[in-house]
Amino acid sequence: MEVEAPCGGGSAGESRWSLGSSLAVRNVQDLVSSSAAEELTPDMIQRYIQPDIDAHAVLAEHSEEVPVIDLGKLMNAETVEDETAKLKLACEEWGFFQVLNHGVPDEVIVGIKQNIHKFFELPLDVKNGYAQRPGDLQGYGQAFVFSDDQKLDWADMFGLFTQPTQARDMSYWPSEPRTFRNSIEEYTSELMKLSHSIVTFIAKTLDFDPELMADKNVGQFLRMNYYPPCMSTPGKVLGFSPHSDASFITILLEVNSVQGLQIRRRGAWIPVKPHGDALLVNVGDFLEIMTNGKYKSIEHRVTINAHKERLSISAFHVPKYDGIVSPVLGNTEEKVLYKTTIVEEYARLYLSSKRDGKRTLDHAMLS
Ligand SMILES: O=C(O)CCC(=O)C(=O)O
Ligand SMILES: [Fe+2]
Repeated sequence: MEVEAPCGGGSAGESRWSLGSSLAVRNVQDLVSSSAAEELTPDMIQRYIQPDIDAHAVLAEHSEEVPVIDLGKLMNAETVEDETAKLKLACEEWGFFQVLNHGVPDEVIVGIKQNIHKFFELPLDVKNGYAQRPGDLQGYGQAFVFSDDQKLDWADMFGLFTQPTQARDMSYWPSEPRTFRNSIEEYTSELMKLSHSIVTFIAKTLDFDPELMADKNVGQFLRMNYYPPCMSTPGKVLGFSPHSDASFITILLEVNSVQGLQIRRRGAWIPVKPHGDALLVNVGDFLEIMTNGKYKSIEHRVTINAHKERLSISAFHVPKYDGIVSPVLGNTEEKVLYKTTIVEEYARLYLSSKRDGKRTLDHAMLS
């Protein structure tokens, strides 16, 4: 069965985030579960084969070097100075770090993990029932997408706006499994608090006004990602093609312990081996623009396992849809490298130009 991706917006003059299109895209989980491995002929998965997958080295030995930031130490007067220096270095040198002692209660994390597992186990037509609700994304309304419109990725995705609170309408959220809405509500509230702390500490490393990324100026988009195994050609497909995120920061929770995330560093790919209790944070495009390039939005991708599925959930801390983001300069001598960016325009470009070979961020740079 072919699945219609919802939210076909994006026609001229329409003012909404267009996260999908009306292109027919196959649900990959269904493709895998409904075919015996030998039936998945090269023809059937041809569109997912990524010829450039091995173009850059994968340096697993550097996994151990991925920075780890202890939020507890940032909150302790005795350790805050050293830990802030580590945070600054992580943002400057890596654009990516793991956060320990993040303060999100275990039961909230366990709850969202269980719900996501169960959600993806629901029959396809039930999930499609939620996916195909009309999504008006204007001003961070609701959005539901299962699959990307330019789909090369071996993944099914389901996303929704969860902040600001006044814009969200929980009646659109999946009500199966029974505890899902409540769990999303708890998890996203906790993550909003956590994002707030992290961006406040990041702002301190730069002498920025933390108000720039304060709750009233941001939204939150949540995306649940399901990457089925690929028995026949795991090394030739990607769960998520290389990209950077259109966020200030993104917080990622690995729902099960199947590895797959790789980050780009000095031209190579470094697989991330997450610390069991950590959440993963990366710098997104809007923080790169705001810091005038001092903190880089890191490119990342997701590889696929031959036998095991991977599940993850990304929480994007994003600027308000009707806002702008400008570089904040350290001093008057500093050369401005990025344009003042209209969030809505950037979002459109981001969502439409994935495969034009140019990073969306390049459009935001002054030449
Ligand atoms: O699943 C992952 O590890 C990464 C997901 C991701 O990069 C994203 O949602 O933007
Ligand atoms: Fe990402």
